[in-house]
Amino acid sequence: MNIIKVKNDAEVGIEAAKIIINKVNTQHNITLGLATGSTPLSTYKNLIKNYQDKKVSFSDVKTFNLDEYKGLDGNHDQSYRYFMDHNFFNHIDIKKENTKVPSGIDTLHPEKYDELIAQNGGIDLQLLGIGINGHIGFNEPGASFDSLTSVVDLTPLTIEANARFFASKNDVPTQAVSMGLKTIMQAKSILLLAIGENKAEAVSHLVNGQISQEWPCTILQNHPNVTIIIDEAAASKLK
Ligand SMILES: N[C@@H]1[C@@H](O)[C@H](O)[C@@H](COP(=O)(O)O)O[C@@H]1O
Repeated sequence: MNIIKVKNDAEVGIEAAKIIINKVNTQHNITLGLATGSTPLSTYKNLIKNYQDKKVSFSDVKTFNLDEYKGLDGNHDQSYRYFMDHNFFNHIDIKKENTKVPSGIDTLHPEKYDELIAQNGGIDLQLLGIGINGHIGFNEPGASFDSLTSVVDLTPLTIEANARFFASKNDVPTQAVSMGLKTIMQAKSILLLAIGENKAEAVSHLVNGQISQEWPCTILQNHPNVTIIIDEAAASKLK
């Protein structure tokens, strides 16, 4: 695991954008796996700035997002489709039809998302955040390492952590559609970002912990090409 330690959120965004831009500029028709949450916001900001400065184009890039809340359609301002459109896609030259987010409404056959990813040749670079309980995507503690895209239950801790984006805790969906851990592990390379002290415990499990379903992030220790970019606070519990 390649660990890049930087000072703060702003520097995480700069370093992550550099890696993504380098990949997009060297690999034609690249497929990116993308993430939501507050963590990748500084990365998307930097990618938009570099696009505006003509340092990168996304015109032949395809993207697959990790997850979506069950029950929210793309017009809901807390849906991950809305998040991606407003924080990234609407500001770059990507073709909207090349951006995929699992449907939170049509959830009968979530495994079709894996088929779609495979038909596109797989994900070249998967961007990830991390939950305070070590979840990646919405794969909560106990999730099977063999899971593909499916409908998953959110833990009370995750609902609590994400309530800050909703009017009230009761408005947070209790389920989501998420790429599985196996789906994520099939990506050719992985770039995980973590910012802030509340991620320090999860980061220490990710890097030094025993591989176990209790900390879903630990599965990444088995992946041959993982880079993590963390700020000082998120790195504070590393040995
Ligand atoms: N499903 C998302 C994850 O993909 C994200 O990595 C995580 C952390 O979010 P944040 O970056 O806001 O801390 O929580 C959410 O629940």
